[in-house]
Amino acid sequence: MIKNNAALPVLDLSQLLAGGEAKQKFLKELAEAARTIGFFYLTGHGLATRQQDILQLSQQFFALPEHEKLSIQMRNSAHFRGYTKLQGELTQGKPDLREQFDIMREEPAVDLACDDSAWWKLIGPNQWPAAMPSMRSALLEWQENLSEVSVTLLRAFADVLQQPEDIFDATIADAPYTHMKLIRYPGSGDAVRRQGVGAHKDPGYLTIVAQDDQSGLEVLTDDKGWVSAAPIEGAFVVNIGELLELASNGYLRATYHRVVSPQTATERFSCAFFMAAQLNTNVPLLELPEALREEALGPASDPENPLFYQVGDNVLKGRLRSHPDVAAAHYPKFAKAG
Ligand SMILES: O=C(O)CCC(=O)C(=O)O
Ligand SMILES: [Fe+2]
Repeated sequence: MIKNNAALPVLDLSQLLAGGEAKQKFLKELAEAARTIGFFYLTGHGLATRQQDILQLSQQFFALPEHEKLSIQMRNSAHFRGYTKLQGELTQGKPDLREQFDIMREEPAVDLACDDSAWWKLIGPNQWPAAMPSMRSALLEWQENLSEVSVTLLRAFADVLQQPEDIFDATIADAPYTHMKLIRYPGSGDAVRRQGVGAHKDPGYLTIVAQDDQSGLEVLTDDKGWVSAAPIEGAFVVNIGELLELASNGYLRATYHRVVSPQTATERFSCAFFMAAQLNTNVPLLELPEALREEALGPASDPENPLFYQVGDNVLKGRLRSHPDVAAAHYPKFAKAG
């Protein structure tokens, strides 16, 4: 049974696009959601049918024989693309009970000089399953669809912060960094509440999650502890990442969340899309009006720490931590140091 969860607000994107009073209402709700919980449902995006198709495609992918999936395992890829088997990824040092398939922007690998930063190696081609020839175009199109929604939201966040709407545009002008995961969470088969994915904040600008009709995603609130982001049919779940929290000096909040495995033989499918600034940029710390500064609930940013804003270094750091097998195979220098 699909039910609403009053703990998280529901925003209608078509109101933003309509302009006028409807847009102002949307921006007010967005400001409140982003400042307090950092999470909201998004309806009115016009992608509900495509979302169903993508989740079905995902079910087909995970139903492939193990050897097909392992033939495109992430360990083959210096660019962190491909399949990761159950418990292959770590969150806070502990294995997550989920299997997943990661893609990023489809690009040729970069020829690196020895003094280039290691994060350039993140750029490269995806791996695709030979058994599902339609998957490439479907997922790349979905990535494009969600990039457009994200850019629209990013401009709305600029509005909320009382900045020019294009304030973030320079940080995504070459193309934003995008990363997408198809995910399957199997039932844990016992009464223990297993770590589907451990508590974490997302590192980028923002995340859009498409989920099937199984609950499991939970959000840590100030007043009610962990609350369920139970599925609402057709709606995305959107959350703010650390880059936006940082740029807004804590006005927009990056919130801890986790996924608890289904307890029985049920499985849960989701697709998470992460957008960050392009890798070769620094994210600015914005000067907010006094009234907004006073209302901020998130942590204040440390302007003395410019390294923290360097997008490529931070993305690579996160990926190396989550995928030690890729680190060992392709980044020996970092694997040893870590
Ligand atoms: O599967 C989900 O619902 C969310 C996954 C998530 O939070 C993540 O991969 O960062
Ligand atoms: Fe997340």
